[in-house]
Amino acid sequence: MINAKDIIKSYGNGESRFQVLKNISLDIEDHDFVVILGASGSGKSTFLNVISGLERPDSGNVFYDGKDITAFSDHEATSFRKENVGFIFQQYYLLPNLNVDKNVKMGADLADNKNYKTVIEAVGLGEKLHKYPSELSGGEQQRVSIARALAKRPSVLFLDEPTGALDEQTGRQVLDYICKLQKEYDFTIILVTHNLNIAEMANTVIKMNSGKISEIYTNKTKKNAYEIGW
Ligand SMILES: Nc1ncnc2c1ncn2[C@@H]1O[C@H](COP(=O)(O)OP(=O)(O)OP(=O)(O)O)[C@@H](O)[C@H]1O
Repeated sequence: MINAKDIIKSYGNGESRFQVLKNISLDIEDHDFVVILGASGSGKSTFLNVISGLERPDSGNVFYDGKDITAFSDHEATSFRKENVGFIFQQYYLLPNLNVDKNVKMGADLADNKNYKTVIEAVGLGEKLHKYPSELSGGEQQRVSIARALAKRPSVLFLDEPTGALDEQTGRQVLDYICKLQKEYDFTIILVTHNLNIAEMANTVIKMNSGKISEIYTNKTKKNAYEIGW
């Protein structure tokens, strides 16, 4: 379980100091599918970075199963991220000079997972092990980055606008993979987007507005990636 408590985060100094997260508290259950929705600039990415341990809050704490990750040293925070969480961004951040197999192996090596090829199969790229990123479509590249993130078997997968650079058909396919992979590998999903349609796939929807949580609700019925609007 993740508990964020009284999170405050600002950027800038002096007169230009700007409070992006204004005292946010939130609990996230293990294995949940959470979508964080909000307009551009509402603080979604900053909140994701804080609860994933990428950035420190000015004050407040983030607990994973009771362990306060905001109290970690930089070294401890890096190890924590390596061992427990995976990240997917709008950009794929693949290494251009490594093929699919080697890109995913990089993630697998963080957890000493020798069995990482099954994840490549699971994202439908078993036939493309020896292709380089430049030889793949955008959707295929994003699926490689998903396989890389999952190869170390994280308990939480953080996604920041994962379909932002993809067309409709490819975006739906990537979301479909993410849902199927969650069933298979049982991680928690925390996905940030400004796309209201994607929220219909979530179990829990968190709405952010100007650095605060304005609403939290649970979807009674969840749609799949091919049922949502786009
Ligand atoms: N590293 C930073 N330095 C200074 N200001 C920042 C930094 N990161 C974010 N901000 C500011 O904090 C505010 C919230 O940014 P954030 O990226 O969290 O919003 P968002 O809701 O994810 O927006 P978007 O959907 O456009 O990505 C914005 O006004 C942004 O300019």
